[in-house]
Amino acid sequence: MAEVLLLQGVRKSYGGGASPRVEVLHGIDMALAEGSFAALIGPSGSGKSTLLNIIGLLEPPTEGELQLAGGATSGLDDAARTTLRNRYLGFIFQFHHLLPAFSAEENVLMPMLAGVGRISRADRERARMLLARVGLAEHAHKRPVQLSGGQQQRVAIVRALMNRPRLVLADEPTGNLDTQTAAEVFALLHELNREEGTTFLIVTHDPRLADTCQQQFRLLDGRLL
Ligand SMILES: Nc1ncnc2c1ncn2[C@@H]1O[C@H](COP(=O)(O)OP(=O)(O)OP(=O)(O)O)[C@@H](O)[C@H]1O
Repeated sequence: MAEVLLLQGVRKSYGGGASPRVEVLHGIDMALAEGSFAALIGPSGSGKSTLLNIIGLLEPPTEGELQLAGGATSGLDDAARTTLRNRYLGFIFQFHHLLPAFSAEENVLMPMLAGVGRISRADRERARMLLARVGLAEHAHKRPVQLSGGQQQRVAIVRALMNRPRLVLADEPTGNLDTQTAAEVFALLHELNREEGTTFLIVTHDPRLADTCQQQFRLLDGRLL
């Protein structure tokens, strides 16, 4: 199967000059096949967020190569990285960052408005289809404050899936939810993975949720075990 993500010898250091240089990632090799559902686990400070930021093209590696959907990403300027990010990637965070003044449906459509500058009929239909798919058809007009934590996170999941990303990066997507709601949201991610063929890479501290993933990447002190 084709790889949606390939990392070869990825290193990341911070500091240098006056401050001491700290190497956070020490040569990461990693491949993710299209359609896979993978967990990224490891203790606090092991480098999970740093690795996710590099894969998300939010910051460049200090050394090494990262390929996204078969294309190399080293040497690209910020504009080219943003284009790739918008085309291929979706993001889900622990805190959903929904805009409080807008409805669930408007929040889901906001990236389209910000990106292309207009909302097409197809976008609106996809938003409604996905909101219905995650059980929120009756809640599409509500503002975030009128929704439960689990419902808010489901809105954020729909927002991440709107542009049919090849790879969704999720940083502790259930970290802010109670155990039962977390399991439900995680099960929903599994279903969307199967139905939409979207590849997921999910940072989680919950070993039971990680155990439901086909693949586990385990980081320790900036190295994959
Ligand atoms: N901008 C930065 N400058 C200097 N050091 C940094 C920077 N970003 C991260 N680090 C260091 O890199 C290490 C890994 O941090 P990172 O946030 O990636 O870990 P993590 O595994 O995501 O931790 P957690 O589970 O607590 O979120 C930490 O020691 C952190 O202090």
